[in-house]
Amino acid sequence: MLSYTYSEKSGVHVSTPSAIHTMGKVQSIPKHETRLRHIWIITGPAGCGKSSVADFLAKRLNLPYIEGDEFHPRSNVEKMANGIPLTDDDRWDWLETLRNKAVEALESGAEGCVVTCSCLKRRYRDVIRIAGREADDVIVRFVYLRASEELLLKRVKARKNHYMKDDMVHSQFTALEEPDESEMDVISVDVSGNLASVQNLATERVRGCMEEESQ
Ligand SMILES: Nc1ncnc2c1ncn2[C@@H]1O[C@H](COP(=O)(O)OP(=O)(O)O)[C@@H](O)[C@H]1O
Ligand SMILES: O=C(O)[C@H](O)[C@@H](O)[C@H](O)[C@H](O)COP(=O)(O)O
Repeated sequence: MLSYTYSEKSGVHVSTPSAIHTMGKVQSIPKHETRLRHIWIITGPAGCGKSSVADFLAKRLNLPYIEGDEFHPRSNVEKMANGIPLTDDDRWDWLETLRNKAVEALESGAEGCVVTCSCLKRRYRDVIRIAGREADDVIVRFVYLRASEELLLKRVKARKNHYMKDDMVHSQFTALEEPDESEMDVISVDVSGNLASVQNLATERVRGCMEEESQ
């Protein structure tokens, strides 16, 4: 079973497995022998730094990195490239694909993985959360990269070679449902600093969270 406690240090509610499922039976194991496998979902609107942070974090943690943008069907990419925001219906299959990719990474032996996915709405995050039901040692955590619309507009304008142009930023903020404190599995990171400081801050917060869980 998973139990939840609030941590002042990492700012998230942490879950600690007290048991694992083996062949349909629940077997209790000492906490210190548990190795948690994390699915770290790096979220936030276009331009918040998902790819830049995820790439850095995956290297630091030595985990595979799944770039969400690579799994959009061509129809979605064409819409976005033409400045047309995606609808819920455009997104469901994509979200499921990303969840499956993350689970497959763990099934093929990875100790965890890092995934980029804007996950703008709570119900999108809920689709991904289902991966945490795979096994008691699998934990889904969201890293929400928080920034103002104005700042992201500036960053997307300056970004080259991407189908998502600055005309899409406003619609991303219209769709955005910022995670609140009832979403206990979210680490919120302010991304107004320079890239290196944000990459380090996000990694620090993730490591802090892992440390809390191991206690
Ligand atoms: N903290 C930051 N400070 C300055 N520029 C940043 C920062 N984070 C990302 N960028 C730049 O902003 C653009 C968008 O970042 P990116 O990682 O592609 O965001 P996303 O994947 O969320 O759309 C890129 O050109 C990136 O180099
Ligand atoms: O790099 C970016 O600009 C974003 O990652 C971008 O590509 C987008 O956010 C989604 O992949 C589209 O899906 P949503 O409309 O659900 O954000």
